[in-house]
Amino acid sequence: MSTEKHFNLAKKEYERWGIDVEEAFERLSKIPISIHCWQGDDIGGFEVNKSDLSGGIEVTGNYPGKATTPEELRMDLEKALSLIPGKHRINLHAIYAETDGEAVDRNQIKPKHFERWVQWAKKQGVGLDFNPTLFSHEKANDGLTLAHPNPDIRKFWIDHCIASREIGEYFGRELGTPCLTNIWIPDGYKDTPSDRLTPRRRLKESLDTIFEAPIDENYNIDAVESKLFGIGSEAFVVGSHEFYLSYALKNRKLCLLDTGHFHPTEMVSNKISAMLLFNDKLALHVSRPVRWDSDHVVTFDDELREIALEIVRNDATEKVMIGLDFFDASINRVAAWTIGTRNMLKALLYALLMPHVQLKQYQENGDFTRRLALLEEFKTYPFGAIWDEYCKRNNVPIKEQWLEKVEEYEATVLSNREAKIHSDVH
Ligand SMILES: C[C@H](O)[C@H](O)[C@@H](O)C(=O)CO
Ligand SMILES: [Mn+2]
Repeated sequence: MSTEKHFNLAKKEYERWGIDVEEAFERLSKIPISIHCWQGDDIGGFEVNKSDLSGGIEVTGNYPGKATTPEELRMDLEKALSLIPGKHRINLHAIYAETDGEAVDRNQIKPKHFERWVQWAKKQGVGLDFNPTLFSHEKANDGLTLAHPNPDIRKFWIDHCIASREIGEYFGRELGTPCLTNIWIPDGYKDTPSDRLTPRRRLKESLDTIFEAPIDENYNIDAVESKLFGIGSEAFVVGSHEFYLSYALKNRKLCLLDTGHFHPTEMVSNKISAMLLFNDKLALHVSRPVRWDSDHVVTFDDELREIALEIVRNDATEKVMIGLDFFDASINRVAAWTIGTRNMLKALLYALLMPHVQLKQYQENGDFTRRLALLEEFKTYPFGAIWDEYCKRNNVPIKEQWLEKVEEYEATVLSNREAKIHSDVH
C-alpha cells in the first residue's frame, strides 16, 4: 500500500477522536528545533590555540569522518538538515569562531568572526543560537570561571559572556529571528565545599555585570543553564537549578533545563507546567542521560514523549524553546543529528495527535480508568503512517530511507576525510 493510502486510513482513526491531522502538520511546521553544531566535531571547535575538552563533559568514541573545518561542519549540517523535515535553527558555541589563522582569545571574539556562519544561515534559511564557551581553556583548568575567586579570571569570563551577547544580537539582527544566548559554566567542586555561599554570590555578581547592558529581545534572548554535577564537580555545582531558577525569575532571563542535569528519577517533563505558571518562556536542552549526564542521542522514549506532551497540551509551543544537546562519537555523526532531531519532531507530532480535550476532561471528572486506557491505546495508533506523510510532504526520506543517504555521504565524503588524515600523517 502507498504512503498516501496508509496515511488516509490512519487519518480517519485520529478523526474519530476529533483530531485534525492537517492542523497538527501545520502546527509542527512552526516549531523550530535548535540543532547543536557540536555533535558534528565532538565539541572541538576551530580555535587556533585549541585546548582539550574540559568542564566535566565527555565525548566518547572515535567513529571516523568527524568535521575538522568550519566548511566540513557546515556541509555535514546541510546533509543532516536535508533529512530532517521542517525549518530549524543551528546552535553555535564560541569555539566555532572563524578567525582566519589569527589567535583570538575568548574575551576578544567579535561578530565578524561569525560572518561566514551568518551568510551560510541566510542561505539555508535557518536561525542561529549561541553559547559562550566557558570550558576547554587554560583559564578554566581549575574548574572555575564566573565564580572564580581571582577577579582577573572572573573578568576574563565576564568579558567573554558580554562579547557573546553581542554576537547573539548580531545574529538576531542579521537573521530576523532572536538568538538564544545560553550561559552554561562548569564551576563547582569535586569534594564537599566549606562555603557554598561565596562562590554563588560571585556567580550572581558576574551575571549581573554580564547582563548590565540591555539588548533588544527582538535580537538576543539570554538564558542560563543549571547543572547537578559534572566530572570533577561531583559534590557541588555553583550554578544549581535553584540558583538559576531564582536568578532567571528575578532578572527576567530564561531558565534552560537540560534533561541530563537532574537526578536520574527527576523528570524535566514534570517541571514545564510548574515553571510556565511563573515564566513567560523557558528553554530546553533535550538530551538522554544514561546513568549520568552522558549526552546520548535522543531516542523516542517515554520522557521525550512526555516532554512533548507537556509542551503541546499546555499550548506552549511558542513558549518553550527546544534545543538539543547530545554528542556521540561512536556512531556516524550526521546520523546522530538526524536520529535525535527526527525523534524530537516525532515526539511533538505524537503529542499533537492526542485527544487532549477528552483526556483533560476525564481527569477533571475523576475518570482515571478512561484516562489510562486512552493514554495507553494511543501509543499504538497508526502514528507511523502520519509521520511518513509529514516527511514526504517535507521532501525528506520516509522511514529508515534517510540511512541510505547517510551511508552514501559516508562513502563519498566522510571516508575521504579519513584517507586525507592518513595521507597527511604518512
Ligand atoms: C556543550 C554544551 O554547551 C554543554 O553540553 C552544556 O550545555 C551542558 O549541558 C554541560 O553539561
Ligand atoms: Mn546542555
